[in-house]
Amino acid sequence: MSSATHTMHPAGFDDAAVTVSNLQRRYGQRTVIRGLNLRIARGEFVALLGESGCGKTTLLRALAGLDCIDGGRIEGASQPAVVFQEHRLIPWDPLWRNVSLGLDDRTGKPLAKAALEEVGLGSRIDDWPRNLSGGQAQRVALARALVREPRLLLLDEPFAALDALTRIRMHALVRQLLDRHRPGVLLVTHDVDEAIVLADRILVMRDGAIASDYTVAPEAAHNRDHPAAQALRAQLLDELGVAAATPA
Ligand SMILES: Nc1ncnc2c1ncn2[C@@H]1O[C@H](COP(=O)(O)OP(=O)(O)OP(=O)(O)O)[C@@H](O)[C@H]1O
Repeated sequence: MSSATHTMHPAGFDDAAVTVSNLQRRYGQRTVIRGLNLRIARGEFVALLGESGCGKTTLLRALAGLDCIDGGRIEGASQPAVVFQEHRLIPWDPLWRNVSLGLDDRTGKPLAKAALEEVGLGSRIDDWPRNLSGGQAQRVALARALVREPRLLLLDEPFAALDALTRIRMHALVRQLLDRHRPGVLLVTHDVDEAIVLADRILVMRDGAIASDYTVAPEAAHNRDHPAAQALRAQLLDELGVAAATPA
C-alpha cells in the first residue's frame, strides 16, 4: 500500500534539500519577502499556503533560480525541478524528447521511457503533446521533473487546472513517485485539503515570512475524514481568514 511508505518519511528525513536564511525580496519600494527562513529535508513534502499576493510564487521563483533576491541565502537548491500549473511541454517535440530535454538522445531516450512508464504513459513515448489530456500532460511534466532525480522539486499549483477526479488520481500518483524518488518538495497551493493529503508539513506565509508551521499527522494525510484532518483543516482555514464549516 503506497500510503504506508508515506508514514516512513518523518523517520527518514536526513540532509537538507534546501535551506533558506533571512531571505529578502523587494519590488521597488515594496518588500514582498522579509527575513524568511525555511529548511526542507530530502524526502520531506512541504506545502505552502497563504492568501493571494502574500509572496508564495515569489519565494518559489527565488528557489528555482528564476528570480534574483535582495538579501539572505539559499543553500543546497542547485538545479531544482519545477512543475507549473500549465505543463509547458514543447509542442514540436515527442513526449520522450520533452522528458529527456537537455540529455543526449542515446542516454536520454531510455531514461525518458522509464520515467514515462512510471507515470503510466510508457506506451506514448513517441506521441505528441497535442494528443494529451490535461492530466496526461501534467504526468509528462512530472516525469520530466523527476528524470534527473532533483534534490528539490518545486510544484507551483500543478493540479489547480485539473478536474476533481483527475486531481485525486494525481495526488495518489505523486505520493507513489515521491516515496520512490524522495526529493524535498515545496508545493504552492490554495487547496487546504490538497496540502493535508500530500504534505508532511504545512507552512502558512504572511507578511513576507513563514507565520506558522504545522506537522501533518500521518492519519490525517491518509483519511480526510479523520478527526485530526478535520481539526487541522479548521485551524488552517481559520488562520487563512476563511470561516471553518464545522464550528464545535
Ligand atoms: N515582477 C513583479 N513586479 C512587481 N511586483 C511584483 C512582481 N511579481 C510579484 N509582485 C508583487 O509581489 C507580491 C507577491 O506576489 P506573488 O505572486 O509572489 O504572490 P502569491 O502569494 O503567489 O499570490 P497568488 O496566490 O495570487 O498566486 C504581490 O503584491 C505582487 O503584486
